[in-house]
Amino acid sequence: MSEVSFLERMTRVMIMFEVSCILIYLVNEVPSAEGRVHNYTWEVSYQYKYLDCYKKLAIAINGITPGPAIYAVQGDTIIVNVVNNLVMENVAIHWHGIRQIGTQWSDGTDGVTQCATMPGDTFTYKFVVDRPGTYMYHSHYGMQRESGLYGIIRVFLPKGQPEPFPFPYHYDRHIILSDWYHRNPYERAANLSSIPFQWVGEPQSLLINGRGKYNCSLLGSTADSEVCNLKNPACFPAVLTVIPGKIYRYRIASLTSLSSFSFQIEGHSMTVVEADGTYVEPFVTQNLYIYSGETYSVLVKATQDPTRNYWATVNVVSRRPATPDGLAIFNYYPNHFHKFPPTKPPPGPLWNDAESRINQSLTIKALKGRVESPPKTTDRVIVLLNTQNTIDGYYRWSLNNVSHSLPATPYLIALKKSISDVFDQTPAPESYSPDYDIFSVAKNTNATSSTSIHRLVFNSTVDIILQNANTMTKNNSETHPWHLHGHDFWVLGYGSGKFNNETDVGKYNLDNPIMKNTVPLHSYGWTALRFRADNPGIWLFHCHIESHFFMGMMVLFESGSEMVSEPPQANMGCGATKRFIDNTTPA
Ligand SMILES: O=C1O[C@H]([C@@H](O)CO)C(O)=C1O
Repeated sequence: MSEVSFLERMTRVMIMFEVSCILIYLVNEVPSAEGRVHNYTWEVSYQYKYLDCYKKLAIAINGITPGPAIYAVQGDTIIVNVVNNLVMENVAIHWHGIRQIGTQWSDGTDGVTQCATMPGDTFTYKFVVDRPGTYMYHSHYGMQRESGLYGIIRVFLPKGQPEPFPFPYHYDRHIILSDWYHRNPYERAANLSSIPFQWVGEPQSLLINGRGKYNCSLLGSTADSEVCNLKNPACFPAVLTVIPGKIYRYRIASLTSLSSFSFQIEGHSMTVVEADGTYVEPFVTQNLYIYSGETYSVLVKATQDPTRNYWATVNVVSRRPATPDGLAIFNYYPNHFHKFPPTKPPPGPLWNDAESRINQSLTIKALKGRVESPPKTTDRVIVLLNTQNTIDGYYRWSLNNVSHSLPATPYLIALKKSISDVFDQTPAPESYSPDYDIFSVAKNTNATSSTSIHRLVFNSTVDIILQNANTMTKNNSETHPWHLHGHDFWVLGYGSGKFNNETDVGKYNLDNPIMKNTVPLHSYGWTALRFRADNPGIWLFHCHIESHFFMGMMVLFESGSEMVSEPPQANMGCGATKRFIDNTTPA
């Protein structure tokens, strides 16, 4: 077969694919006065996948990992019927970045807003995508996200409304970044919660749009080619095809379990225009630092030498890498998309170049005139010291020496049904001892475990100071991406060392801070946030590194939960909620 006829065939396949996508899109949509209603049924099951050439059970939605992208217009309603076909495991899906105003029961957080859905059951999520931008969804049950249960949500502006970008773009595409482990999550969770503690380690592969390449020879010469085979087309690198001269918007989402990344496209600069659904004062960069739980949109001009292809790469930053860089092919049409670029993939920045990462964090500002400014003062300041410690010999992460765990009865149901004995009613601590030395190896022998929460006055303004510190390892302080459910916050500032109330508050950016839902806390540093507690309910605020969340790195903010509607029966069935299930009527 000649290359031309192969290309023609592929073009036809791509056109057929696009036509069938449009048909699926139309079949799933019902127009309504408020916007379209998108109604999906997602069968969630385990399937063998070869995402990085290595055969591994992954969670698929309707057969695919990562799951299907959700495309919607601002104001549309999304309905997802999640059918749990995992056979032996519950499931819950969180719609990350969607504030769930009025639909708090659809936040999808096991232990907070719902009892996770049991095998064989179906749970229906329903919410409105009220703002344009780039969001994501992923499992919020145990350490299930890392099995591949995730995808992207793309919300477009209504027709005729242009994006306030420095220049228009021709095509809108997305890139899902993730990391991939070969051990299953049961083993990894057991290792984290055992004595002796066994850390999950660095991932085996980095994935771009669900594709990576594991070096199968590491398995030894006798390894079965059915288990790992580099020739398997399922693990051919992801291809980003561009037409010479055109401008592309790439919506980039990081769904890693652990890794912080630098993303770049060889020879092409990127203009950053959106972060977590908020418009950014545009800036140009060669590489984008992106932390787990963050999304960005960048504009890329396909104006380099069109006779060749280029590399798009991700490499691990902020932890000493032990994983090869992730590679995709940035393919200039009509070059063959399987043609490797003639160059070596660019190495990316040094993993420990902290200064360059902090500088990029500081560069991300809100687009003037398009983003609400923060209140100039706050009603309350909560300082959260992030430390690693042991409790009864178990490794944990704590905030102000309290490591949090989720109760068997989801908080929101407990609050609505006034069941006070299922979680700790003592308020969670809001500060730490001023003598604490953030640079010395953490001892924290007085740490405790708790299910306590922070109760906030509804509509009040709250500042959070995230304070980093040394772990239990000498000269080590880790980066933590913190994610808030149900709200966006203004990022007022970042700094190194210990936050100083006297000198640092005066340096806050109250003029054009970016609004985000996920933000990095850099090593040995602090990050200051402000948000308005204006969304009734109880909301998680946690480290988006899945193992750290599992090890207690979370707090909960409650405000106005009395305004939330009564719990639907579908959200109940676990812990003390069982007594409220009405067996006489179908759920
Ligand atoms: O929580 C963690 O534990 C390990 C290490 O600190 C102890 O093994 C690590 O790298 C983490 O991020």
